[in-house]
Amino acid sequence: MDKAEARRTALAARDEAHDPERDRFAQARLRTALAPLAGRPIAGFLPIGTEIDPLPIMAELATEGPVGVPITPSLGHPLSFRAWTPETPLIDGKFGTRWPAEGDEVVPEVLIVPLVGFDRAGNRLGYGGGFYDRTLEALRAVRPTVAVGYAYAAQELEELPLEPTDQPLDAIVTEAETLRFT
Ligand SMILES: Nc1nc2c(c(=O)[nH]1)N(C=O)[C@@H](CNc1ccc(C(=O)N[C@@H](CCC(=O)O)C(=O)O)cc1)CN2
Ligand SMILES: Nc1ncnc2c1ncn2[C@@H]1O[C@H](COP(=O)(O)OP(=O)(O)OP(=O)(O)O)[C@@H](O)[C@H]1O
Repeated sequence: MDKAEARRTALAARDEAHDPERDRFAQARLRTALAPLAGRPIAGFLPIGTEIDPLPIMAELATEGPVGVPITPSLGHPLSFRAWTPETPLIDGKFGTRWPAEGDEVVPEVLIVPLVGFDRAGNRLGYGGGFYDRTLEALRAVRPTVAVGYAYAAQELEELPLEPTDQPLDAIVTEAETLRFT
C-alpha cells in the first residue's frame, strides 16, 4: 500500500468508527495514560471531521497546567501551539482547523497527536503535511518529549509505508487499548 491508499483506507475506517460512546471510552484511557504527566505543558488538538475527541480530557488537564493547540504554519515548517481552555475564543485556521484568536505560546513536553492511521509498532500516518514529524523532531532535539497518538482502534493498519523522517509515537491510546513503546 502506498501512503495515499493507506490514508484512504484508514479515513474510511475512522468515519465508520466515529461515535460519542467510543469517544468516552477512549477519553477514560487517555486520562489514565496522561495522569502521571499532569501539570507538564501539553499539546492537544481540536478535532476536525470524524477525528476522535480529546476535548473533555484537555479541559481537565487545563486546570492542572498549560494546554496548547496547534497553529498550522506554511508547508515545510513545524507547528506552534497556543494556550487553550474551554473558554478560549477560536477562529478558522488552515485545512479546516480552528485555533485560538490570541494567546501565549505553549512549548509542550507531552503531545496528544492526531493521526489518520497507526500500526502496532507505534508508527503514525497523518494527513501528509509532515507537520507532526517536523514538530516532534524539533522538540526532541531540545528535551525528552512524549508523543501519545490518539485514535479509534479501527484506524490500525497492518503495515504502514514508512519514511526516514517519520517520528515514532511513545504510546497510542484508543477506546480499546493503550499501547506503549517506551
Ligand atoms: N485536529 C487536527 N488538527 C491538526 C492536525 C490534525 O491532523 N488534526 N494537523 C496534523 O498535521 C495539523 C494540520 N494539518 C492538516 C493537514 C491537512 C488536513 C487535511 O487534509 N484536511 C482535509 C479534511 C480533513 C477531514 O475532514 O477529516 C481537507 O482539508 O480536505 C488537515 C490538517 C495541525 N492541526
Ligand atoms: N523533519 C523533516 N524534515 C524534512 N522533511 C520532512 C520532515 N518530516 C517530514 N518531512 C517531509 O514531509 C513529507 C510528509 O510527511 P508525512 O507523509 O509523514 O506526513 P504526515 O505525518 O502524514 O502528516 P502530518 O504530520 O502533517 O499529519 C514527507 O514526505 C517528508 O519528506
